[in-house]
Amino acid sequence: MEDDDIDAREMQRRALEEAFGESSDSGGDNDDEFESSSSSRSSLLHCLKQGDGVPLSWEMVDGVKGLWLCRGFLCSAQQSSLLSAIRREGWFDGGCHNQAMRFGDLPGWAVEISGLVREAVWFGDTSSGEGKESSLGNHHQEACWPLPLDLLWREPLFDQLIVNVYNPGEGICAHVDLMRFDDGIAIISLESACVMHFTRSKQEEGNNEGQGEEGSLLRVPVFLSPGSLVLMSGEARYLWKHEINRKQGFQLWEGEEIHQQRRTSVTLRNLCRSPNENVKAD
Ligand SMILES: O=C(O)CCC(=O)C(=O)O
Ligand SMILES: [Fe+2]
Repeated sequence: MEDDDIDAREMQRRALEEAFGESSDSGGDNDDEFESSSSSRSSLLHCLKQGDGVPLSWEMVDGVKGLWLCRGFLCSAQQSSLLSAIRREGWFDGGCHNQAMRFGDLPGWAVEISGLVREAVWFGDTSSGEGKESSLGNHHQEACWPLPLDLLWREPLFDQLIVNVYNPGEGICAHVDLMRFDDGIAIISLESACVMHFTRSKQEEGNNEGQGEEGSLLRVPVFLSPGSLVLMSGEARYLWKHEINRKQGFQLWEGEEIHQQRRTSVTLRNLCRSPNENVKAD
């Protein structure tokens, strides 16, 4: 029990350090707007926490265990700042690419976003999720964290990045992310809103989970507004496919077709460690 208290304090210390930086790294010799100095870090964080005068809140997506949505993850100033940081990378100059991937050391802005994800999970409010109070009780029950704590405190939290740029009509077909990636995947949406659909990937014998009344596959729609963050872990990551179909007629929300514009997404994942990686060589 005492060890748990120490772990919790250590986690909090690391979260605070992550959020506000250590005093020793306040020099800021990088000219990237998204990560340039401790003061711009603070203003981004200030915006994150105070943007709309309310703390970040999480919704547990009904029916898909392990799927969480934080609608107001980035305020509009942060979204613009993130889009500028992506644009400055030059990955999409010339218009012939619509996807960029990075492994290992991520750009500073992606490291900063990872820190914000961690902070949002640690400090965010999970008590407002529809219908969850009765089933899960208080915030500090393990099932109530938007990301299991062992994943939240792995180092690094993420070491793989994909930026996707979708023109109107373009989306991504139903898939489960490759098994080479560990549990705990984050998706940040920018620009156009869209609906992402989740469908159960495998129907286990005798298990009706993920099926509708007539045994048809359940499709769970999730509205991704610009600045929102989705976290997938456990069942949501391994047992459900996700898909964005932006063909005419498929992007319906509350009975209306979403007006499509360009959409950019940032997906953060962690590569599985190979079994020998941590074995010390003699
Ligand atoms: O663009 C998105 O929102 C999702 C991207 C995705 O699922 C992937 O790259 O695996
Ligand atoms: Fe995916």
